[in-house]
Amino acid sequence: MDFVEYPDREVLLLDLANRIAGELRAALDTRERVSFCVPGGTTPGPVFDALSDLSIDWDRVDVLLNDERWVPESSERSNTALLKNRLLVGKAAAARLVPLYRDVPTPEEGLEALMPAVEATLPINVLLLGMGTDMHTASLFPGADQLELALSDRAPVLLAMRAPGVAEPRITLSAKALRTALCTHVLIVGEDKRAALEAAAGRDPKDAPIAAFLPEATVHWAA
Ligand SMILES: O=C(O)[C@H](O)[C@@H](O)[C@H](O)[C@H](O)COP(=O)(O)O
Repeated sequence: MDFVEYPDREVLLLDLANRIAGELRAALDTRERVSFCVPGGTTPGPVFDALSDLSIDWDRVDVLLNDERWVPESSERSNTALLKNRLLVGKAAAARLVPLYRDVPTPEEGLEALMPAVEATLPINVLLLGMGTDMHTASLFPGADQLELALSDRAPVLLAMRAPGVAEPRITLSAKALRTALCTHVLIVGEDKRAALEAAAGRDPKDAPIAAFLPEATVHWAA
């Protein structure tokens, strides 16, 4: 694991946005389309704002979420709405969004229709992950109903996921799909997340799911 500590969040977001832009541009030099897989939640918005202003051949970039809460875009908890409002604007409006949500009652009913387009984005060129203080990433929560399958070699690309204390059903890329990434970054801020990250390193991913990604990841942190 590579751990990068920044003097403040502003420096972090600008530096990380530039680094990701460099990786996307380098990938675009050698292939027609590239994929960029991103977290939802509250932390990545400022990185999305910075990235959306950078010059990249966005019309050749497929953007997809790590995971989605099974709520319509009108919900303030929709990660898709976050992407549309914060990343897929400005220069990045030209990127193609690969959806992780359909207007059907459950993720199980939406999975199959969503799967082929997600599969077509693999291997992921650039992966950005978030993390909760419970050490979950994407919707790979400790104690989640399908965590074992999602962490296994026989995992499908997408799974429905339910976990104790998690408000709504989720859909998530499996660890196997996420681990196809050629570049992996983890974005965390605050002392509590740093402590959780340090506690997760080297642990069994069943207890600390972020641990499945740390050996190949660069972690970006500011207080
Ligand atoms: O839909 C989600 O919730 C995310 O994709 C999730 O994995 C997120 O990255 C972490 O929960 C951290 O969330 P915060 O940035 O809000 O702390």
